[in-house]
Amino acid sequence: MADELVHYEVRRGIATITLDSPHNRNALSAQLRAELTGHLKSATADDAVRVIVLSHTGPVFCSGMDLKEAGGASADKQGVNEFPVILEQLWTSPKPVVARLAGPARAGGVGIVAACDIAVAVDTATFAFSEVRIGVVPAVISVTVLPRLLPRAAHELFLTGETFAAPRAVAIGLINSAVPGDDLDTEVTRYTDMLALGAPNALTATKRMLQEPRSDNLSEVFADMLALSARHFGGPEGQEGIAAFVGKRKPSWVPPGDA
Ligand SMILES: CC(C)(COP(=O)([O-])OP(=O)([O-])OC[C@H]1O[C@@H](n2cnc3c(N)ncnc32)[C@H](O)[C@@H]1OP(=O)([O-])[O-])[C@@H](O)C(=O)NCCC(=O)NCCSC(=O)C[C@@](C)(O)CC(=O)[O-]
Repeated sequence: MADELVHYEVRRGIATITLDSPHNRNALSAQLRAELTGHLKSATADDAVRVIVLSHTGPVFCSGMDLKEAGGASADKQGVNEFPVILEQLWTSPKPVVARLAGPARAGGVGIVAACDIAVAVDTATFAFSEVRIGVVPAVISVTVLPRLLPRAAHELFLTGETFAAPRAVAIGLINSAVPGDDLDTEVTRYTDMLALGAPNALTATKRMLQEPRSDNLSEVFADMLALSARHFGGPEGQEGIAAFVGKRKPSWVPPGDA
């Protein structure tokens, strides 16, 4: 059996999924995609997991689609066909996902970063939507990237394929913070600690609320949001959170799905 290309570990409510294919800069080969999908499923299904961290070994977070596998393959055999599954798993994961980048990301790898809720990178990391430079299109990743970037930035970066540095990635909202390498893990922990304080069902509902397209009818939007808010105020999680606040104690969250 081939060596594992993705590792999975759960500690204190945090599932860490680590891409470990440094020889090709964590390219999205068929094997890596299949393992990543499996681990994302496990993390989603495990009630003990509160937060997911997507990390990597080697100098690069992810170099996008595996170009050695893609070369010579016919259009219908391209791995890009399965790639939306991974982006959707990340984007719709009921648990918050934090990307930890100790190095650059390219193309599909940047799409993965954009699909995560929070992304923390070393300040030397670089990014590029390099697809057009190799004659392909950032089509699938546009689904997760576009909501994160202003249209001007997306036009510029998709069309030029230019490499941009971590501070610009922060400025356009692609990543949340860029820190010196020595501070990377502390910064990731700062986020995971904060995310673990939130009530599981409230976090899931908040993710959906942020991602679902809104109607143009403001009254309808308010009615939907009022119903969502009422369900959570009146549900066991909301009631526990309120009782804990009033009682000056820490809340004890019910298992996900019971709110
Ligand atoms: C990432 C850096 C900057 C690191 O730059 P570096 O650290 O200097 O590494 P390197 O360029 O020396 O590469 C090291 C090894 O990794 C391999 N490698 C590297 N990347 C890949 C790859 N993607 N697929 C397969 N192999 C790859 C590369 O071929 C080489 O293998 P070796 O020569 O030692 O045998 C550089 O390697 C690079 O620019 N890689 C190519 C990035 C790229 O153009 N990706 C496009 C992927 S297309 C895509 O993702 C399409 C998609 C999904 O967005 C479409 C859609 O959204 O619809």
